[in-house]
Amino acid sequence: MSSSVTARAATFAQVLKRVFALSAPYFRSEEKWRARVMLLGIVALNLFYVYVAVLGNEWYGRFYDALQNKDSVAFWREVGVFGWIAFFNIAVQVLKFYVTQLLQLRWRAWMTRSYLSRWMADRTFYHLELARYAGKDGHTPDNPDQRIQEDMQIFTSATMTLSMGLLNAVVTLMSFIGLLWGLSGNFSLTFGGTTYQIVGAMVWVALGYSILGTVITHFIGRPLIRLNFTQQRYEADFRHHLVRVREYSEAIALDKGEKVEREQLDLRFGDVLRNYLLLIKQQKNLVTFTSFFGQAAVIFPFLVAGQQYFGGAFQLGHLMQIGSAFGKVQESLSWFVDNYDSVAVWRATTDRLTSFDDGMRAHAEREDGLQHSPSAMLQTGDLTVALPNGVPLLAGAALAVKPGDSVLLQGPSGSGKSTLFRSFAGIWPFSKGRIQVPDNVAFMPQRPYVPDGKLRDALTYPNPAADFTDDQLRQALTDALLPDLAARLDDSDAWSQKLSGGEQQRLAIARVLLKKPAWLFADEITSALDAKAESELYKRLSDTVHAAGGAMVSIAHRAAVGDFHNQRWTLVPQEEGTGTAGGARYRLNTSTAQPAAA
Ligand SMILES: Nc1ncnc2c1ncn2[C@@H]1O[C@H](COP(=O)(O)OP(=O)(O)OP(=O)(O)O)[C@@H](O)[C@H]1O
Repeated sequence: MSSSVTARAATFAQVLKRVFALSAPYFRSEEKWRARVMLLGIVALNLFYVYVAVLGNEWYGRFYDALQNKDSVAFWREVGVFGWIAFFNIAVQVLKFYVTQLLQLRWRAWMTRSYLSRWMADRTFYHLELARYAGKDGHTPDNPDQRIQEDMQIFTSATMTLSMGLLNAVVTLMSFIGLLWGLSGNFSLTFGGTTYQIVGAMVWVALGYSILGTVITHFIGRPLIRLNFTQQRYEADFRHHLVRVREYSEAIALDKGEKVEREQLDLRFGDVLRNYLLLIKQQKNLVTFTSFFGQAAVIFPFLVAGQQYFGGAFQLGHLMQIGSAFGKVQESLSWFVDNYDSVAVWRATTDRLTSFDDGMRAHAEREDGLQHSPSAMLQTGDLTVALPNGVPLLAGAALAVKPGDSVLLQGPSGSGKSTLFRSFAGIWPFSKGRIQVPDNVAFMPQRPYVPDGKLRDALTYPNPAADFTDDQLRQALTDALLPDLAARLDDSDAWSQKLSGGEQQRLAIARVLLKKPAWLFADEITSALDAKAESELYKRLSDTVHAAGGAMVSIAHRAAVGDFHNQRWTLVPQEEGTGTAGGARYRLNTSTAQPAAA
């Protein structure tokens, strides 16, 4: 065996291994019995379907013999038999279709839920994106949305269709090859003046015909696998950009960014079209060959067996039976030829799901450099805050915040203030060291997430609205200086689009006033508010956390916010080579002095 054939076989074995790894969990899941019974049922129906086809072939022989012998009694008897065969054929097809679809649906549902759970667990959805943009390519799948929504549908349906198709082909082959062998008898072929007696000649002819077809198909169709893979990625990129335009519609409209966005969209759509054209061209070649192959297969057995018939070796019924059995054997042997295109899509989808699976597994098995544990106060030990590329922003920090404290964190833009908060929250995978954080804590990001839907759900997010009374909800909105919204708790809207930046910040503050956490980490939460509203709201937040026995750490550039804090942490830039711990870009100064404007 040549090395390239061995390599190809290894790749094919690898694909099967991947398909097994992706499929097996469902058939071992809590739904395993239902899944296995359905699968067995489908296999049984497929086998029965082949059996009906064998009956059909035998019927062919009898029917054409009746026609040739002008035997009307036999003719009508066979018409009756045909009715039964047709009835079973239809019944099995319908049942097969229905049960296969049901299993596919259940499988997809289970797989989607299982992947969703893994993707949403342990902040995988966030870390995979971080790693992707940080260029860590090994395990950073693109467009997880497409993999979950589209690839799983394609994978489950293609796996079912192709595996059952293959099973059918194998069983059909086994059933008809014997039949064809028997029908072939002893063929005598005269070639170059010599007559050869060939046992089972039609079987050998079918085999040769199909092997030749398969080899040529593989040769023509091979580029389809890569083209399909790329196509799926381009389609997802194009869709992703469309979604971003929708999401940032206002900012783009204000920036008059339509032209740039249009160009970007055209660029991505251009990729889609260009690749699709290549795909079509390659498919055209494949269709040309498979059509020729299919057409030739209709006449081919008659060309081979015709001589014997004309020589009076057998009757018309026998010849027709040979034609039909040859068709079946050749069709099963050519399964690969007929399904090459589907196999290419299926393989591309398998590769995409496998890399998604690998990415999530690598994330689950990663070793965290950050030890995060609960405590009555905030404490860090030997904390290094680093960028995704490993460059340390801050190294060796030992920080402490006790109940009753209020700390204002300041520093130049981009110095790592938000990243320090991300580390406190335990979501930043690039930090190292020890962090102890109290339990009852709320982190408020610079841009709050405001889900669309009912206002009461947006207000209590991520808790269910039913956890609070209407009075509590209204009071929180009023305290957060949003009295007008208090009457609109049941209004549904796209709040992230409709509310102003300042209103969204106040809605996030209302959430905190409602839930009353003891510890609060607030990242520029009043940057869009006027000075009066800012000081009023800071006072309320400070009172809330201190009443609950906790503390507050805030990031803010405005000096006035300092009035609500009794300590200051300042990130100070380091000259290169000044010998700061770990070569970090910043050093953290702590003081109890009143803060100044950043
Ligand atoms: N996902 C990321 N991938 C790569 N770099 C990042 C990522 N997130 C943040 N950074 C970089 O980390 C640095 C610190 O960012 P961070 O948001 O913590 O700064 P900041 O001090 O809060 O800034 P600002 O005051 O402007 O909000 C910046 O240089 C930023 O570009």
